[in-house]
Parts: sequence; C-alpha cells; structure tokens
Amino acid sequence: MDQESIERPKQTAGTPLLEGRPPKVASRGANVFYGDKQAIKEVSLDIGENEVTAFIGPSGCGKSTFLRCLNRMNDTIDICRVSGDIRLDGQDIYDKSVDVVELRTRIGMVFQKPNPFPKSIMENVAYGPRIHGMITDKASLEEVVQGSLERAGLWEEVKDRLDTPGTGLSGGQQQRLCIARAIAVHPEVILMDEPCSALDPIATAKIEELIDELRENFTIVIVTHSMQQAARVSQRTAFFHLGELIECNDTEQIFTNPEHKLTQGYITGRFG
Ligand SMILES: Nc1ncnc2c1ncn2[C@@H]1O[C@H](COP(=O)(O)OP(=O)(O)OP(=O)(O)O)[C@@H](O)[C@H]1O
Repeated sequence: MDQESIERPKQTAGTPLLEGRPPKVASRGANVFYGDKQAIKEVSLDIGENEVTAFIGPSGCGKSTFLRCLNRMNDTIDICRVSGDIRLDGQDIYDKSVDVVELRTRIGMVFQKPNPFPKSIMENVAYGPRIHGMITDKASLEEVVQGSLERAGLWEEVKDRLDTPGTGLSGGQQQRLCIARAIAVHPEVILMDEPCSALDPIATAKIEELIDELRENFTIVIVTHSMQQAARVSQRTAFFHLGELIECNDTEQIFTNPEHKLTQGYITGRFG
C-alpha cells in the first residue's frame, strides 16, 4: 500500500510517541473484517523497540486479531481482510513485494497452547534455522540449538535429553521450547498470544521472567487476559474495546491513572 494513498484516520485515542524514537512496528488506520463483520476499527498504534507492549481488553475485543495483523497471520484465514497501514521499521508489511515467510521470521509468534512439533527437542529448535539456510554444519547447528535453549531458560533442564520428544516436556517447558524455536531464527519482534493461559503459576512466573530478559534483544507484544501479568511484564499497555483501541500508554499510567472511563472500568473490574 502506498503511504500517500491511505486515508489518514483520526488518531485513535492515545498513542503517545516514544520519546522521539521511531516505532519498531506502527499501524495507522488498521481495519480487519471477517466477512462482513468488522473486528478491528481504525487502529493506530506505535510499538516501541525493546519494549514489552501488552494488549488487554474484554474477550472478543480484537486483541488476537490485531496481534495477527502484525505478522500477517490473518492471511491464513480465508474470510479475513485487512486494510490500513502496518509498518515494520518503516516498511509496509502488506506491500506486494514482501515475502511473508521472511516477514514471519522477522516477526515470530508464540501461541496460547504450547505446540511443539512431534519431533525431538533438538529438531524443534533446529527446524527453522535449517529451512532458512542458517545452518551450514553440525557445529553451527549445536550452537544455534544451545544458544536458543539458553536464552529461553531451558538449556539446563534439557541438555541431557535433546533427542527425546519435545512433546514429552511439561507444559511450561514446552512453552519455553516454543520460545526457543521462535528465537532460533533471530526474529526482531516476538508476538505472544496469551502464552501463559495454559500454564500453572510457577511455569507462568518463569515465562514472565523470561519475557523480561528477552526484551533486551527483542521487541515483544503480548496479549493477556491477566491485568496483573500486563502490569508485571510490560512497559506499555494498549486497551482494546469492541475492536477499537481506546488507549495506549505507559503501563503504570494505564493502571494508575487511565485517561478513559472505559479503561478505568475494565481495570477496576467493573466490566469485562
Ligand atoms: N477466524 C474467525 N472468523 C470469524 N470471526 C472471528 C475469527 N476470529 C475472531 N473472530 C471474531 O473477531 C472478534 C475479535 O476476536 P479476537 O479473538 O481477536 O478477540 P480477543 O480480544 O483476542 O478475544 P479473547 O480475549 O476471547 O481471545 C470476535 O467477535 C470474534 O468472534
């Protein structure tokens, strides 16, 4: 899409600029339709580099739908249509010239339910780098696998069982394996869609700790139903309601002094 040809929407509420830094990902006037039904309405939002941005809001408000716009996962849903302008480092990710497979290596994804491949732990991590030609020999394979598992905080737990199935790990370990798999192809952005919703509190705490470490090297966007989790892990929070972005601001501000009544109502538990 040509930047000039896009009708500039009125800015949706609250997208403060990031202290003069260009956003890593930026959307302007993004709309998503499933058939005739509009699920996302004119969303304009900046996502800062090396920050964790949390998407919160009542069930069905469009958090996951908008998240999936950011690496074109919605392309895989036949009835789904996306319009507007979404950019990664200033480049239109919906431009015809964009290779979607490459885009998804730059913007990786971790899903709600841990979904390791039915392969060994080693193969789960090695698969992506191998198909993208990043592995040339055994030494680089081992380096990528160890490095990714270390960064995902899983190496010590699995280093003696790399040939055993990934599906044999606990739920929390499987989710960290999926994070290792995402990291292995050197993404710049990691999208996480409720990554802890299938996990117990201890496994959740480990993932949250990991998210905090990962933001040093990656830009992270997380959809969460837990306001406590958003408050713990994110620097910025975006509140969605009925497909609209109501407000996006520093997490502390959102939880202590939101601008909008709807945000206030949601965070104080009056609806949602
Ligand atoms: N594949 C799909 N086909 C048709 N409608 C869909 C599809 N996925 C989502 N929707 C609709 O789009 C709207 C937004 O859904 P979405 O899952 O993005 O919301 P959400 O805020 O992530 O919800 P939740 O918190 O319950 O996961 C909902 O009305 C939902 O029913």
